[in-house]
Amino acid sequence: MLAIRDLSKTYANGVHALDHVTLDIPRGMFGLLGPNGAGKSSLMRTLATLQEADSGTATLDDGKGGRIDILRDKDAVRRQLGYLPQDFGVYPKVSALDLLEHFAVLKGLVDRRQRREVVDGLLQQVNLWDVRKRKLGGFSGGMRQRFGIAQALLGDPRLVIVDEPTAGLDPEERNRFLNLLAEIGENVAVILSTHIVEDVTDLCPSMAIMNKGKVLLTGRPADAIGALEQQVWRKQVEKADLERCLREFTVLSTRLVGGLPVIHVFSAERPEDGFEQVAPDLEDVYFQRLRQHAKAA
Ligand SMILES: Nc1ncnc2c1ncn2[C@@H]1O[C@H](COP(=O)(O)OP(=O)(O)OP(=O)(O)O)[C@@H](O)[C@H]1O
Repeated sequence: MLAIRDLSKTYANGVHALDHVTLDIPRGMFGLLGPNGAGKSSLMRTLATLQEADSGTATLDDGKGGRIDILRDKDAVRRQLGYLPQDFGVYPKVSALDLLEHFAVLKGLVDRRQRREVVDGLLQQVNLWDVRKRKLGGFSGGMRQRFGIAQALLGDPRLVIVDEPTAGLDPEERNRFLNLLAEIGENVAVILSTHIVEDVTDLCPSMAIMNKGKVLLTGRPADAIGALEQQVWRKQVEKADLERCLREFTVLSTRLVGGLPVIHVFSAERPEDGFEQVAPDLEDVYFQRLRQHAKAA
């Protein structure tokens, strides 16, 4: 659906935000995972035609057997695109209904009846119908993000890009939001950029991990997890012993359980007595790739 080849971008301050990024993004939910500063937003903004790349290509299947050049044919991409930026702002004194209507006009829905139908349908889809006449300033974070999705879906996009949408949402709102995304992902390509690993585990049949502008891994989460099988070990350690473990082993993560650190270590063999093998999860994959990249760097 979306083919990205060797996309690079260096900002004026010398930061390589995108370093030969190559990705194939199919229909459905695609998770783009990476820590702060990985380059996720730079990639999202480039695909959303809001900033230029220095080199490389990105093309989108146009649904009619052809491909749209995202970097050159911006108007054509915008007709197929829905975008929810990281810092989506709303006019606080306007109702959800009025602002969505306004966005619909901007999107080119000029026929009044048709526009009303689309807007009403979207407000129902994102579960904001009952509060459509309330001012957006009084909306919770989750409601605001669902409104953000409604505006992204105007014009029936084939590519939907959402940039870190679940940051700051409470667990219930987050679930609700992710379920909504999953429904949308049944018909179109949805790129979900996030630093929350579970967002990807729970939802995305395919994904990529980025760090410092580079793609470290791409594929199916289940395959990436399978590749770590029998190589992740767990141990509860004394606080005083933690430093030694961090020095001697490839520690993927440290978590306090009942006040004591529990570490996950990546190793082909049992690192030492007291370690038990655990089934790897996507968080182990994520940290293993980041550690490996840091080591190589
Ligand atoms: N306009 C800009 N000018 C200079 N440097 C920038 C600019 N935008 C981003 N950067 C830098 O480029 C790198 C990648 O940033 P980007 O926002 O794409 O990462 P990210 O993965 O989305 O991180 P975050 O989760 O913090 O948004 C960072 O080092 C950032 O400081």
